[in-house]
Amino acid sequence: WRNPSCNGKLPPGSMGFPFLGETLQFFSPNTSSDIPPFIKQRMKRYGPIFKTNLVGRPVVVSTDPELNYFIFQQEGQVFQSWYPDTFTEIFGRQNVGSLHGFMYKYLKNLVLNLFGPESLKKMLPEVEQAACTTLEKWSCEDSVELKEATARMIFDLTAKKLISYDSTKASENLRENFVAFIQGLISFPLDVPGTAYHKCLQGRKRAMKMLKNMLQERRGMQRKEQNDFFDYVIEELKKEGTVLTEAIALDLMFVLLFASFETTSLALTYAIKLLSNHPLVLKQLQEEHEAILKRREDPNSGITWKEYKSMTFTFQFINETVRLANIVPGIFRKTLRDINFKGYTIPAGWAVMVCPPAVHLNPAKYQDPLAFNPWRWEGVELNGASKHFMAFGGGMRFCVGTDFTKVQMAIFLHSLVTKCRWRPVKGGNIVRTPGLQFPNGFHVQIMEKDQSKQDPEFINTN
Ligand code: HEM
Repeated sequence: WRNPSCNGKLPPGSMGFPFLGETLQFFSPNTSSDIPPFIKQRMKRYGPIFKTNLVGRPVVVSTDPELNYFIFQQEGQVFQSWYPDTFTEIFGRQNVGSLHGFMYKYLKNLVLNLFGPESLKKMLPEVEQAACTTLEKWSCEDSVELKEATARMIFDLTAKKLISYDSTKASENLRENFVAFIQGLISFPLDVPGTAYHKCLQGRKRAMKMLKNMLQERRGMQRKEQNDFFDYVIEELKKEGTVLTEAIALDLMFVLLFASFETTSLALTYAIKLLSNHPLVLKQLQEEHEAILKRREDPNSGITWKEYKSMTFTFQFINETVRLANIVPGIFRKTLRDINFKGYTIPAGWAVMVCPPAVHLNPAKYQDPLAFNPWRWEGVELNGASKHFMAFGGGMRFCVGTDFTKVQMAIFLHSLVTKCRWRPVKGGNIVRTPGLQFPNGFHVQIMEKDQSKQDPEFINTN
């Protein structure tokens, strides 16, 4: 256990206890935004590349920029996407199987079609409408829990876009099944009634059943306009020699709905928390958005693509938010053959974990790394990934939802800072396990600007 076989020199590190490895230390909760203590201590003791054992698997953790780069560039050649076995169970075999090789490319193109610039351009009015309606609704309530409420807004929008699902008209709540699914996602994999893991699998099962029913219903319909994911899938399934199957399409649907609403709602909630504590950032953000409104010839028109593209400070703000949020604390791969790197050998079949928090909080690259400073992105390329920025991954598997997330965040922030004031009511503290969580939510009171002018407790500059 302690000395795994290797045709060379393994990186330094500890394999922990038999079976458990260092899994418990890795998942142990902490409340800071710094590099997770598990990683930080080992970096200090062993250097930037070290070995460990997580969820029953030998893993090499990389906090080394060159090794990270190598891992992202060699995707499919030397490394392959890999997530723990419980994830395979949970996300469906079709998904995991189909995320490699030929099928993978096909699916990626399909998703890029749905969330590429052309689709996003058309989506702007819908996203703005959703943000405005949501804010209006929130301003009638005494307090809104932002994590849950933004998740609802984003889920409804994504589900409408992907499968024309309308939560107000549906008999069963699709989102609730996803919530049960997420709550047990990182839990001990014991599938007996009552456990979080069991609820997670049940949530997935029910959501999949709903999606399957919807797809089947749709197959029997004649639709005038073909504009969502189901329309696309039905067309593809009709083609002769297609590689797509109904099972693959449904698994992919599930992953897209999951990936979109959990990540973006965390990012938005974290963004509003940061904004509440940084009045100068809020001021500049507000100035950028007020200026857009002032320049507009027709005051009744919505945000145009050109206006969206001009939101430079907003994009700096979003990058800085996701740098500090570290929503994805580890990116996993499996080695396909022995790899020699900087004098160490990583044996074939081992897992490697790239650790974005160690990259994003590296004091050699980010001055005062824990400070929230969107201006540090001035003049820096804001799209894509680099050796020092990988909140959305890197290389071939770079997140296909990045632009979709940015559209949703930027448009929501636009409506928030131009139309509303808000004040934190309670919660807002974070825990990392090691994924970001708001254990008590983040409750805020929101008011339309003119209603709250007299109240100095409300945040917003003018
Ligand atoms: C703040 C929001 C988001 C963050 C931080 C995020 C982060 C990431 C990261 C780090 C990866 C790379 C995983 C890897 O290399 O193994 C990834 C991949 C992916 N993301 Fe996102 N994501 C976000 C939003 C979204 C959204 C809105 C969607 C849905 C449209 C989405 C769909 C995907 C998919 C399908 C992949 C797999 C791509 C592939 O394997 O090529 N993500 N994301």
